[in-house]
Amino acid sequence: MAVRSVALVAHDNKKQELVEWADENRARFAPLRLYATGTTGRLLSERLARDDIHKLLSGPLGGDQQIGAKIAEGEIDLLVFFWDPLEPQPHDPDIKALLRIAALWNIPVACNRASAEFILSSPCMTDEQHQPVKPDFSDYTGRKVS
Ligand SMILES: O=C(CO)COP(=O)(O)O
Repeated sequence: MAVRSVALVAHDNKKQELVEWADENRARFAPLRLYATGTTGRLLSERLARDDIHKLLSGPLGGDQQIGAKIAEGEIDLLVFFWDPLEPQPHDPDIKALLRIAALWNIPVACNRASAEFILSSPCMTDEQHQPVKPDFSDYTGRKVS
């Protein structure tokens, strides 16, 4: 399965870096369906001149949770989230929840430019044969509860 859809998210101090990196990789992004939290999405739309980016709510207003829901529903194949390690965020529980759900559903996550470059240049990005393991939660969902 090649990567078809990517979620792009950045905290304020990291937005410029994300937008510059996305611009440098414009050609790679061209065939991909893009999702983003509100403000990140607005900046990306302007820089990449793309009006087809699925812009969700701003992160602190629920956007991180919306991205998380789309990951759980299998709509997003890759998360690029440049989160800020130096500034506390008011919606820290939502950020944790987004990173948790990405780990749970076994999708690749890039937390900074270096990891984003590794992932975006991976042959797995376009390899139709590559099949990430889809977790099986049947033991959990079928567990006995009294
Ligand atoms: O806060 C964010 C991620 O946690 C990003 O939200 P914005 O893109 O709306 O700034």
